Amino acid sequence: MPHGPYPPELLTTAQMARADRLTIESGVAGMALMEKAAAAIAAAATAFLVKTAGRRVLVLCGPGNNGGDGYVAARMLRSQRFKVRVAALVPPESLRGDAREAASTWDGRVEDATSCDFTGVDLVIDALFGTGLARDIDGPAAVLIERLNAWRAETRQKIIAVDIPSGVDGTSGAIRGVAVQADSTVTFFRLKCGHLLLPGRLRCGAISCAHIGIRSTVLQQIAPQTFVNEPDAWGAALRLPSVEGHKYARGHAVVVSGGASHTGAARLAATAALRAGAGLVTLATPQDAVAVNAPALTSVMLRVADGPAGLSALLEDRRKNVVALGPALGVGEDCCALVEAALAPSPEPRAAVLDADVLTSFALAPERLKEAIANAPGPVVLTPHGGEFARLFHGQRWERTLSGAPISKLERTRDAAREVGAVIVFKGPDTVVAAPDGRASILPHATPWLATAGSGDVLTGIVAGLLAQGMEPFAAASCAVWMHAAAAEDFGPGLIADDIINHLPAAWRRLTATQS
Ligand SMILES: NC(=O)C1=CN([C@@H]2O[C@H](COP(=O)(O)OP(=O)(O)OC[C@H]3O[C@@H](n4cnc5c(N)ncnc54)[C@H](OP(=O)(O)O)[C@@H]3O)[C@@H](O)[C@H]2O)[C@@H](O)CC1
Ligand SMILES: Nc1ncnc2c1ncn2[C@@H]1O[C@H](COP(=O)(O)OP(=O)(O)O)[C@@H](O)[C@H]1O
Ligand SMILES: [K+]
Repeated sequence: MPHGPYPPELLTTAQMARADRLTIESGVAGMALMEKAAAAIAAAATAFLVKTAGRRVLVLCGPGNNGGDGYVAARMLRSQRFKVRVAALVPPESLRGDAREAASTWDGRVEDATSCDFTGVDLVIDALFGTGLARDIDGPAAVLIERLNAWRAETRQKIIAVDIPSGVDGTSGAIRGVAVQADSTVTFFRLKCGHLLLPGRLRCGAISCAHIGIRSTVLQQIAPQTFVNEPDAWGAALRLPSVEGHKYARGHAVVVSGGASHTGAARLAATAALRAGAGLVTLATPQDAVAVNAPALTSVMLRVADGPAGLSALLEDRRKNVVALGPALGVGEDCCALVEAALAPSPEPRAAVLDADVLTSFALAPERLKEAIANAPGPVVLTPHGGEFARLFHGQRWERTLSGAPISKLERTRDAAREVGAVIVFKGPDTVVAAPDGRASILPHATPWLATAGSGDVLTGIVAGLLAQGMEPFAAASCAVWMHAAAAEDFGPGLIADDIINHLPAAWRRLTATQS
């Protein structure tokens, strides 16, 4: 199983502060952590300066421990004979704790950051605010960050952020007033959720994660529930065909087609379900669409199923263990009735994937959907994009908590999953998957070429195909999102939805390459 570029767990800023605290309580000096953090920053800066033959570094230091990292990194870089200037938001004498001690190791001049000059600087190290950012940045600090960003845009010089670009909220990825636009970010121990959620991710540049002496055993106490969506997070749940297996052992997915003039979306989903590994896939078609669907299918089977009664009859075959519906099904009561037939209690377990028009159809009756899910004979996965999510969970209007902290896409997805009792895939450039039990994953990277008609229908099919093989639903949904992105990456620019399906084997190859 390939390992992702980052450690699997994602932390909130509060969880990271706890990891620091637990480590310090266990006898590791805070200064020792800071020295290692600063060494990682200095190494990143040195690599950049050596590559570009740059010499002049400006370190911007804030009022907390993020600033402390900056002072120590400045000392380390100067000892390597780079020309280092330090400019601070507050005088070093006003610092407290480790930050004060760190500043005392810098015996050079400290300029006032609010009036510092960027002329001739080759590299800026942003050590203004890290995980202790507690409110929106305003006043002179905001003006400084705006000046810094303007300098970068004008000169194309680079900025390395210490831990997180100043102004990005580490928990939510929101921008608190203003934020530094970094070219690279060196974070410590584990990434924070805000490194991967938009807009924060776009401010980070290339992200790297340094070990600074915090042992991963602290995670046993912190028990993080959010993960980078990479195979490390769900690989163990993957089902691969077995030597003595047969197609029925790999599950039978049913995908419901729209009417005669709306059939393509369901066919995309059905074919994707097969490529994702379902042993059999049946497209359930209304009678009026048979003539359109039949000539367009080969390995996908076709059965007539008109309306809720037709679908119920088709699903009586207990081997059909997944049903997917929504793509181009049409919005309205007929769609709701089909969903209720698909989720009707059954003696055998059967999973469901609900997407697109299904989500819009229930927007005025979310309680009705919730009830159908509660009675369903198996796990349910919903795959809304931003518009569908907003329509279905319109009760969730709040963007900030009462204390002013931003509520992230991650928390909104998690709340919605709990509320509706289903796994939710909230799609977009930073797709979040959340389960009703609180587990969540965030996709670290996906090509924007995925924003193309039918791409979501393919994702629905991949989820169905993985569920058909018996994969645990949170793992199946996360894995589907990863495979979808991996296939798109393999194809590259110019992608259309059909290409994602054709490149799923490349995603499988990546998953199975290192398996013995
Ligand atoms: N030993 C450790 O723990 C280790 C920590 N490490 C490093 O420490 C960083 C976390 O340090 P931190 O907790 O001191 O927070 P930090 O981000 O420096 O900011 C807090 C300061 O900013 C202020 N402030 C906040 N918001 C503001 C605003 N909007 N506008 C203006 N001011 C604002 C806030 O003021 P206050 O809210 O108290 O008034 C306080 O003075 C972490 O990112 C990592 O780099 C590593 O070295 C590893 C070991
Ligand atoms: N800018 C983007 N970067 C990466 N992935 C994206 C971006 N925009 C959309 N996607 C992905 O593309 C797919 C689009 O799904 P959806 O909006 O349902 O499209 P459609 O309805 O046309 O099938 C989702 O998987 C989503 O996560
Ligand atoms: K910073």
